[in-house]
Amino acid sequence: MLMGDMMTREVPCLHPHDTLRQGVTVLRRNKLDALPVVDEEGCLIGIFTKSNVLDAFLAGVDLRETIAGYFNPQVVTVEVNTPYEVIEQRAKQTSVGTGVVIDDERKVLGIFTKIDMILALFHETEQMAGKLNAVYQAMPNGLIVVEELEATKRLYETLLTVMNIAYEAIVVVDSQGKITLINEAACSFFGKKEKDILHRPIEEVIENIRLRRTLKTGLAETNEIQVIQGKTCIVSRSPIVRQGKIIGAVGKIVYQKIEEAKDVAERLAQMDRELQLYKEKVGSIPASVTFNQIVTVNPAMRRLKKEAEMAARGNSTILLTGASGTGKGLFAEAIHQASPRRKGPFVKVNCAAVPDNLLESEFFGYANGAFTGAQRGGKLGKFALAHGGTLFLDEIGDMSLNLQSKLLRVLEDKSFEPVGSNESLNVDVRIIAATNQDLLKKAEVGEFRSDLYYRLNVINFHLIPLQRRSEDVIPLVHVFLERLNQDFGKKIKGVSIAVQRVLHFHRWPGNVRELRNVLERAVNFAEGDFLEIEDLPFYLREQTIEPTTDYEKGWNLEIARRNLDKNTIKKALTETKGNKSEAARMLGISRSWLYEKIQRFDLT
Ligand SMILES: Nc1ncnc2c1ncn2[C@@H]1O[C@H](COP(=O)(O)OP(=O)(O)OP(=O)(O)O)[C@@H](O)[C@H]1O
Repeated sequence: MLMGDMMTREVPCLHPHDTLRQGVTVLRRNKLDALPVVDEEGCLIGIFTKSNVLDAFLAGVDLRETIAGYFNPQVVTVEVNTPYEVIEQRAKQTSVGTGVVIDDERKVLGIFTKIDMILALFHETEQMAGKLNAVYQAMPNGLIVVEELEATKRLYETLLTVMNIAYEAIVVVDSQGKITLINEAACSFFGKKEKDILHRPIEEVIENIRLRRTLKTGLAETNEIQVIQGKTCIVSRSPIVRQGKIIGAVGKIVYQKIEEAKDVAERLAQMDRELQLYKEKVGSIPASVTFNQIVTVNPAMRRLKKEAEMAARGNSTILLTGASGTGKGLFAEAIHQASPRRKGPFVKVNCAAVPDNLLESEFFGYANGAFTGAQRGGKLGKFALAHGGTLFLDEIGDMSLNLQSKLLRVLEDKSFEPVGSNESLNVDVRIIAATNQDLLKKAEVGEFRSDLYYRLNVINFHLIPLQRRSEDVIPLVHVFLERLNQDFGKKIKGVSIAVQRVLHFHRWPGNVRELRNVLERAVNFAEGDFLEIEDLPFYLREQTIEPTTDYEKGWNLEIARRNLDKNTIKKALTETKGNKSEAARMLGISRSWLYEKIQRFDLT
C-alpha cells in the first residue's frame, strides 16, 4: 500500500495573506485539524493548525489579521509514493498529527492524518485475515483456527511452517494480483528468493498460472494439467471471497511425480470417453457441469452452492425454484455430477415442451405394438433411461394433473408399467424437479397436486434473481466473454466503464440467460478490444440516458457529467442500503473518494 491509497485528497489550501477568520472558517467547514499553506505558485510553505489558532487567541489578536505571522513553516511532508512501512515508521517517530502529501515540485496533493493511518491498518488487518482463511482452505488436512487478533502473528508463523512442509508450490495473491504469501517449495520451483518475489505482480513471476482470471471470475478450478516453467504440473486455483468481494486468490501447483499421475489421468480420460459413448448410445445426456462452473461471489448463493453440494451426496428428491434463467438447470446437472450417481445417466425432460398426450409414453415408454405408429419393439421411457442416475424434471409446474398422479405413484412405489404393458418395471432413479412457478399457490387453486408438491419438496433450493446479486454481474461477464471469444474467434478483453455501469444497474428480468444473450449480441457487433455502449441492444442503451433538467440551462457538459456522477452514487447507495464500503467497491472508487463525493453532492 502506498501513501496515495491512504491520504485525504483535495484539501483546501491557505495563502499567507488569508485572514485568521478565513483560516478558522475553512478548518471548521472541512472538519480538519490542519491546513497546508502555499505560496503564489501553489508550492507548500507551511501548515496552519488548530494550535496556531489557539496561540493567536491567547495573544488577543483581531480575526481580520492575516495568518502570515501565525502559521508554522516547519511542516512534516510525505511523498505520494512512500510505501506504507516507511509512513508507519515516521508516524511513530513524530508527535505531529498531520503530514502534507506533496509531489516532487512541492505541490500539495492532500494531507495524511493518523486517523487515515489507523483506517489503513484496519484494512491491512482485514486482508491478512482473508489470506489466512484462504490458505487454510487450500490445505487438505491442516486445521487452523483464527481466534483472537493478538494470536495472529503466532498463527502466521505456524501457517508459514505448514505451508513450507507441503511439497506443492503454494502462492497467494491479493485483489491486485500481487503476491502476498509464497512457500519454500514455490520459491525453489521458480528458482527465486522469497524477498525477490513478494509484492510483485503474479505474472511477472509465474507465467501461465492464471490467478488473474480467478480474481476476475471468482471461479475455483481444481486439478488442471498445465505446463509451467516447461514442466507438466497439476494446478488448482481458488478465489478468496469475503462478504461478496473477491479479495485474493490461492494457487497450488503440484510439480513432482507428475509423470505417474499423468499416466493414470490418461487412462481415466480414455475410460471417460468410452463411458460417454455408451451413455450417448442409451440416449441420455452426459452431464458435465460441476459446482465449480457456477459463477457467484454472492454470499447467499455461495451458501446455496455448498448446501446443494452436500444434498447431492444423498438420495432425496430436490426441488429447485427461482425465476427463469437463474441457473436451475445448471444446479441440477451439478448436483448429479457431485452425487454418487455421477457414473449413471443424467436424463432431462422439459415437461412444458412435450405435448400432454405424449408425456406418458415419454416418461414410461411403451410396449411393442402399444398403439398405431408406435416404434417396433417398443421404446424405453425417460424413467427407464435414467435408471441408476438422475431424472431432471424441468418446468414441473406445467405437468398435467393426470400425469402428476402417475408420477406420484412411481415416486412412492419405485415401479411403473410402460404404456400398453402389464409388466411392472422397477427403477432406481433420483428426481430433481425445477420450476419458476409458485407450486404452493398452484396447489391452493387445484392446479397442482399438493401431495406431489410435498413429495417433491423434500429439499428445496430457491435461486436468487440476478438483480439481487448484482455483484455477480461482472464475474459472469468475464466468464461468458472468455467462452464467447473462443466460440466466435474474437479477442474482446472486457467491457468499458460505461457498459459496466449499465450492466450493473439493469434489472435483469431474464437473469443470467439474458446477460449471456446480451453479451453474445455485443461480441458479434464489437469492433474494438472492449465492449462499448453502442454494442449493447437498444433497450439497454436507452437506460444510459440519464434524465436531467439541465436542458433548460443549456447543454453544459460539466453539469451533465456531475449529475450523472451524483445519480450513479445515489443509486449505488440505495442498492447497498447505505453501505459506503460496498458502494465504493461497486463504483470502482476508493472509500475516501466516495466520502468526498457524498459531501460535495450533499448526499449525507
Ligand atoms: N451462476 C452461473 N454461472 C454460470 N452460468 C450460469 C449461471 N447461472 C446461469 N448460467 C447460465 O445461464 C443460462 C440459464 O441457466 P439455466 O438454464 O440453468 O436457468 P434456469 O433457471 O433453469 O432457467 P429456466 O427456468 O428458464 O429453465 C445457462 O446458459 C446457464 O449455463
